[in-house]
Amino acid sequence: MDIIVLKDVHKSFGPQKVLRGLNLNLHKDNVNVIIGKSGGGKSVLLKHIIGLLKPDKGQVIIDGQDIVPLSERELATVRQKFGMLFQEAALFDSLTVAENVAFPLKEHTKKKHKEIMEIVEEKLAQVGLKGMGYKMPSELSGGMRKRVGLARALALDPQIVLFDEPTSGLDPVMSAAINELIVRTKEEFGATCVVISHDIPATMATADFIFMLYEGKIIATGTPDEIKHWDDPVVQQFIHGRAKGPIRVV
Ligand SMILES: Nc1ncnc2c1ncn2[C@@H]1O[C@H](COP(=O)(O)OP(=O)(O)OP(=O)(O)O)[C@@H](O)[C@H]1O
Repeated sequence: MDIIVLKDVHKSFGPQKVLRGLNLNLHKDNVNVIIGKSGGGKSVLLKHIIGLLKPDKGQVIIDGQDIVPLSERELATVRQKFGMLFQEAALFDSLTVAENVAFPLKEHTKKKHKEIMEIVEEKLAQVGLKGMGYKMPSELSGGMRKRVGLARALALDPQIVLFDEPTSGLDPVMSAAINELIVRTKEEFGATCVVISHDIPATMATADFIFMLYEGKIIATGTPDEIKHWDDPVVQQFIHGRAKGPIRVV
């Protein structure tokens, strides 16, 4: 079943047409990776999926429900299906690691402090940060901060976890660890993962399905193997990182 479906989505900012009749079907319980050039509209697409932006035209169907007509209050309920790991982990620097992970539980549940702290410990252990709850974010490495971000994203046991460029700025070993975490998020937590990535080797290693965004549309959809052999010079140029080809470098 497709948990996220976008139908003929159009979005412009002034004269700039960012999404131009985009169709996308993301598969439940899989790692779905969206690739595409910088400034191509991947973040804009992600914002449509969580209802932070509304399309000029088209449907955004989450778990069977078109979220485009929903009010802010109704959207807040839909957003509880999502966990989100932002690019820079977006931790609250004045709160401890444990308080960061506890934050969504305090905001969105009526659970007691003791129960919240048990969940926090469990989530931290699951991302390899057992006993680190007392630390401040500034005391952590970039990879550890991402893992705290992931523990926070998983705190409410979301059905869907969104990862916005999860390995940007990390060394290769830390990137590999984060990629493993994405696969574990699917396998152990049973979540559907939606990943935005520039990292082609990581995408090939972790994705069940890859979607390539180009000029406001999804121009290729397939397994890593299918995308590797996709018969389109745009896709081939992108996945091989060639400077020359049909993709214009602006
Ligand atoms: N709120 C907004 N108002 C005006 N223009 C916007 C807005 N949000 C995004 N854009 C424009 O839409 C285009 C696509 O931006 P977006 O951030 O989605 O690209 P991206 O594919 O995520 O890029 P990157 O990989 O570099 O993060 C950009 O030209 C950006 O300037």
